[in-house]
Amino acid sequence: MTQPAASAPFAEHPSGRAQPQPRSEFEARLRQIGAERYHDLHPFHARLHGGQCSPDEVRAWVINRWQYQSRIPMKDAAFLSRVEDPQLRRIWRSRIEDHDGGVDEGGGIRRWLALAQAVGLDPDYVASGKGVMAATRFAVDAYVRFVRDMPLLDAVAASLTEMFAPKIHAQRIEGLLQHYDFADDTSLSYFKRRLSEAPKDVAFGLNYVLDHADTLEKQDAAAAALSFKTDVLWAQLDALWNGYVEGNTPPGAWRPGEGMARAQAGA
Ligand SMILES: O=C(O)c1cc(C(=O)O)c2c(n1)C(=O)C(=O)c1cc(C(=O)O)[nH]c1-2
Repeated sequence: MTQPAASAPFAEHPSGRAQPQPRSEFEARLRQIGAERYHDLHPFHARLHGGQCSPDEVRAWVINRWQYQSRIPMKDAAFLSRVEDPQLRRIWRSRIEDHDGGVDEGGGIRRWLALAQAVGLDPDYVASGKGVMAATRFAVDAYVRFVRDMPLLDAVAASLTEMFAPKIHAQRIEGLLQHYDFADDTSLSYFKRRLSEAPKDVAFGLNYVLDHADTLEKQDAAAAALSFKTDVLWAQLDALWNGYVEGNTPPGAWRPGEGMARAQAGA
């Protein structure tokens, strides 16, 4: 007599329909995606955190990552625009508040621009998005569109790369402080703040996904969404490496010397 297979993803139910993975196994599957695919494994991060980046490579990273920072609250607004449940909206909107903040104190966006200033860039230039590489824009836009168009469960699952972010933020704070003169409490305030902001988002997002992915199909889709998001992050660093470490700077992208704060430009 054939017994149902023990391995959960393919376990057969008497109904003949494949059963979802148990909660803990599904969570382990999501975490494994991070272990294998998160951008902490990208060589650009080793270079940045290890102090091998030139000042212009750091600037290129700050300029291009601005695209991600600036689009995060927009993708969260796209998410909110699709949510009918006031309680879910109430919880999710804190993500926008974290990044935008109030008029006086600002939020993550303003803290990112403080980093831009610290590395010698004109914050207005960075905020204009002018020097961002096309590949970076394409990757980030793909994320915003994904969240706008795909099922809410997949959109939440895509945000779960944040489960892996605190580790890289802590590594970054330590590495930058050790290796670069511009690094101090003000310039790194973005990352310091994320250490306390992200855990609430992660706890909520993970529980939401574990609760709502109640079929194997939904679990597969959520895992695929998380993989897609790791691709979004990885592709940005590939573009950065090619453009500024290899020196194949694409047309229209920032060139060293452009967009500098006036004092540093020697004007
Ligand atoms: O520095 C990083 O490596 C990193 C990664 C990620 C991520 O994993 O998507 C986020 C952040 N930082 C971050 O600061 C942040 O606010 C954030 C929001 C989100 C999201 O998908 O909603 N990811 C991330």
